[in-house]
Amino acid sequence: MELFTPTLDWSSEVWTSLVWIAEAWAIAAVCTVVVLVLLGLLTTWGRQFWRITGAYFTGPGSVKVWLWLGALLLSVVAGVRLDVLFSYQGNDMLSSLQVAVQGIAVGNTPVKDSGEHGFWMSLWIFCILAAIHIARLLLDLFLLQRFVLAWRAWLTDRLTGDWLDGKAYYRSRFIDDTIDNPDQRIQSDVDVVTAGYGPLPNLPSNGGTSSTLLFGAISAVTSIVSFTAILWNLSGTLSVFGAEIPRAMFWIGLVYVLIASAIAFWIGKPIIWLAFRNEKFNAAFRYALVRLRDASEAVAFYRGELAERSGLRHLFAPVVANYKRYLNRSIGFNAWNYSISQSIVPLPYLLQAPRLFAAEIRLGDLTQSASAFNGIQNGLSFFRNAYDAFAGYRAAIIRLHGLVVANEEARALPEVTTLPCVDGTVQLKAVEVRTPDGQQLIKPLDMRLDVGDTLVVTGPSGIGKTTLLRSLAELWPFTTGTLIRPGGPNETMFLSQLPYVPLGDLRTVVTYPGEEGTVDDETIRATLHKVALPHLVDRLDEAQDWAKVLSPGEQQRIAFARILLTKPKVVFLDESTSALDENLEFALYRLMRSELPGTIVVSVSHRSTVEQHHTHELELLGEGEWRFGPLGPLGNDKPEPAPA
Ligand SMILES: Nc1ncnc2c1ncn2[C@@H]1O[C@H](COP(=O)(O)OP(=O)(O)OP(=O)(O)O)[C@@H](O)[C@H]1O
Repeated sequence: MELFTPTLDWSSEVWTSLVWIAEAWAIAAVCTVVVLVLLGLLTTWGRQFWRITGAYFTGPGSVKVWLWLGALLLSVVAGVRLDVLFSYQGNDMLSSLQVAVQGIAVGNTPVKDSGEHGFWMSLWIFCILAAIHIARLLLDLFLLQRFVLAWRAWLTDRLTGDWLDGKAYYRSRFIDDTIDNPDQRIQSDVDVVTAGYGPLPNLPSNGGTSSTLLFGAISAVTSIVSFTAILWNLSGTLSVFGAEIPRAMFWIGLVYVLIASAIAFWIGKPIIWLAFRNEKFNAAFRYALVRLRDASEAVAFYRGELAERSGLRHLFAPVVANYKRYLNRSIGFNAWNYSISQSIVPLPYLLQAPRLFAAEIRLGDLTQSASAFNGIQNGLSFFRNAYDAFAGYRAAIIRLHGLVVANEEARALPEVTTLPCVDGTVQLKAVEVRTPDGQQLIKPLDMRLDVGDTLVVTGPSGIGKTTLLRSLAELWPFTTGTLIRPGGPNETMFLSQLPYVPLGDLRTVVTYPGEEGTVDDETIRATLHKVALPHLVDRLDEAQDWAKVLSPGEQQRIAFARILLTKPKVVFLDESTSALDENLEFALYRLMRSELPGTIVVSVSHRSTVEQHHTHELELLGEGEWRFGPLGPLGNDKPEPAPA
């Protein structure tokens, strides 16, 4: 009867394992980079991924990114090595027990002692391995989370910048294939893509590297290779109907899992687009809820609850219908995966037990066969199980790519050619404006306004006044011609009918679009007094949803305060006094003229009372015709209303 001998020389295992980890890391690193480059070149989603975030891995600071990735890969490889060592430790523990029991049974003390000693040794080894395992898991989670966080911050910044660049956030409404919910793509899909777990947002509870798609795949491949070597050594020859199959357990396991995976891919294929549509329908529903919240007052005045409810039901119906199909397909997919995972459990025991009974292997060899088999089957089935998760992940990549493409197309749309002027004048040269369907709104228009000139644009509703302003602000793509105007930051201002009210305190609201802190509080307070908002001077620190607090008339007075604070050389006003009474309108125009006498003012208005503040008129006559000329002397041809 043989004495117990451990499966590994544990005394030199630290060095052996370190060498193994170093070699495996180098091989895994090279193979991973090669595979990723091939995926980036050969697959659509790989190209899309690279277009979205490739700069993070090549731009300035990418050395740190690669070092971080290298550290994560090291953690993955070390994890696999630990699994391998655990399998040997498990083998030693059970085989030593078997030897000890056999020694007791035949009264052979040296055999019994060798088994007993081996058992205690294996327990000590377990303690050491377990301590390293726990430390690795925690470090792994920390490193991964910090990596994902840094990447997400970078990608969010890049995509918000890309969306805002060249007014893509506005002009993308004019492209052929408009996209839905860019806001949700930036907030949610960036999270999903950088987390890399599948369709899930990033959370520490999702797990460490081995739960992610990339490192999970690397871990799976490394496990397969490592456990294959173990299984190969433990496999014996099997005789089936007279035919001898050498290394039978290895080959049977491999064929079984490959066939199971191929069938799973076939069943799971529709899950990719079902997951995509699930997110799309949910996003549309969410957007409708947000719009209802934003327009709550208008809806409430209309008593529009019934209409809103049926609209929301209408939007939620496809969520349910699609989800049913998604669920059915997922159940079929899971049914297959669970069946495969369960039915494979007894296979190694079935194949190895006869060899144990024939005393060809020990008990520990049997259990190590099972764990090695399990390691390989887990590794191979990773790809099968991750298919579903990958489908959701790919859908997020597709959505982000859609956003990047839409931004680019929006920037490529034509716009009026804008040149900076040297003398502070505004000149329009052959500016022609059309509707999206090609109808001419304004025939080529030539015009010049000198410093201090004021122009009112008039014409019936729907004639194209606002669209002319949109064209001059480089928002409207269906336009040609040249605009020459002061080109410095905020030297030319455009104000829409209802000014935009940003989130934040009142100070931020009044000084918009200037950056916070550029104007001192005293100046802001004095300006609020001038625009007839004295009741707001003590509320600068208050953070509110000011768009809902301030009346439209107050918001329009805030717009005039912004003009006084920004001191533009040219200002375009689109119905900017429509919510004010005539006295206030008169006072604000007078204030603007006296404070900024050199500023060129262009106003769009229906009100005849606005005309008195202007020196020139551009009248839009319909069918593209227009008339441009001077008005009477400022204020002389119209009666003055009483000051406010
Ligand atoms: N995004 C758009 N897509 C298609 N047509 C548009 C779009 N925006 C405006 N139009 C059309 O362009 C024409 C001019 O609209 P615009 O808003 O410039 O008129 P307006 O003179 O400012 O009207 P109002 O005095 O009522 O504000 C209208 O027929 C309008 O329907």
